[in-house]
Amino acid sequence: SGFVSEPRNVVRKFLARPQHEGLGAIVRRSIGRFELKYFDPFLALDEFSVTAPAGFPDHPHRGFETVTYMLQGSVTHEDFEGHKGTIHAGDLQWMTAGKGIVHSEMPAAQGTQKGLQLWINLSSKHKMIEPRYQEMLSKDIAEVSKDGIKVRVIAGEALGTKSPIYTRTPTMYLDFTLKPGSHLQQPIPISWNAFVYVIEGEGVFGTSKSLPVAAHHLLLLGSGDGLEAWNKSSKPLRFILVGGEPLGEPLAQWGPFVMNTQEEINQTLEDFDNYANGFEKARHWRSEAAV
Ligand SMILES: Nc1ccc(F)c(C(=O)c2c[nH]c3ncc(Cl)cc23)c1F
Ligand SMILES: [Fe+3]
Repeated sequence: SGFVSEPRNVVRKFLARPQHEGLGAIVRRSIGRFELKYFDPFLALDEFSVTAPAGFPDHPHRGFETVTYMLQGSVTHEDFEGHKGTIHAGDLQWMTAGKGIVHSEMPAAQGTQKGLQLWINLSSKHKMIEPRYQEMLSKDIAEVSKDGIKVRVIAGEALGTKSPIYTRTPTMYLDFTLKPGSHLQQPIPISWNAFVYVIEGEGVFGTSKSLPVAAHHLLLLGSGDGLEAWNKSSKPLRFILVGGEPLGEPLAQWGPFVMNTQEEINQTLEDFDNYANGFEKARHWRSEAAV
């Protein structure tokens, strides 16, 4: 894999514990919890688990992007513009909310649906852009294998393969599976903030002498030009490596509204209450899923 001259160390480690979110859904929130409110440009990373009739009924977003990556089962999303779709295991939905989206995200099948949802902040100049979706089926996501390492390139580049996803806030998002005994070196732009979230198995990150890290842990990476990881266990190791260029702007957040100043939040709340300035269609729209 790529060459790393100054591997990033693990500077903080968090276990994401289950909490309630939405209507009866369970999320393991790592970024976005009180000890790690914001990791510029990332607002939240939720590992969600939802079984019908629970879900995430009608709710708004403004000022950032949500990236939903299904791990198991399927979720149907529909928004106030009539945009509707179902994402299945391995599929991706990159939603740029911009000036405003109202949508629902509900289980599309029986049983437990699992996935990851990452919230990426937008710069002040992009917060009020037209909403936009980039959706990819699992079969269309670039997948490359080499020396016991399989990577699905959600955004950015790995093992010489690039994703077609346009990342308005420059972002890399790589889904790695390492066979037992394999060793990864993945370059990361030195100015970017980066983290690892372990999905399955146990991995050694940073230096080969580090202690193994298990599933549901978030690792904040320090400075350097890349990540080194080892699978010293007897089972597959699966994790995501996410990095992004920090925005370096003030943050004013009220739940799903993410702006730069309190005044802009107040204006957003007014827009939402008055169905104005991007929320016009929220006046008469209810999702079919709405009970
Ligand atoms: N504001 C706010 C308040 C409550 C919510 F539940 C939500 C929300 O929809 C989600 C929170 N994490 C999630 N992970 C996965 C999926 Cl599919 C949806 C969500 C939200 F946006
Ligand atoms: Fe949402």
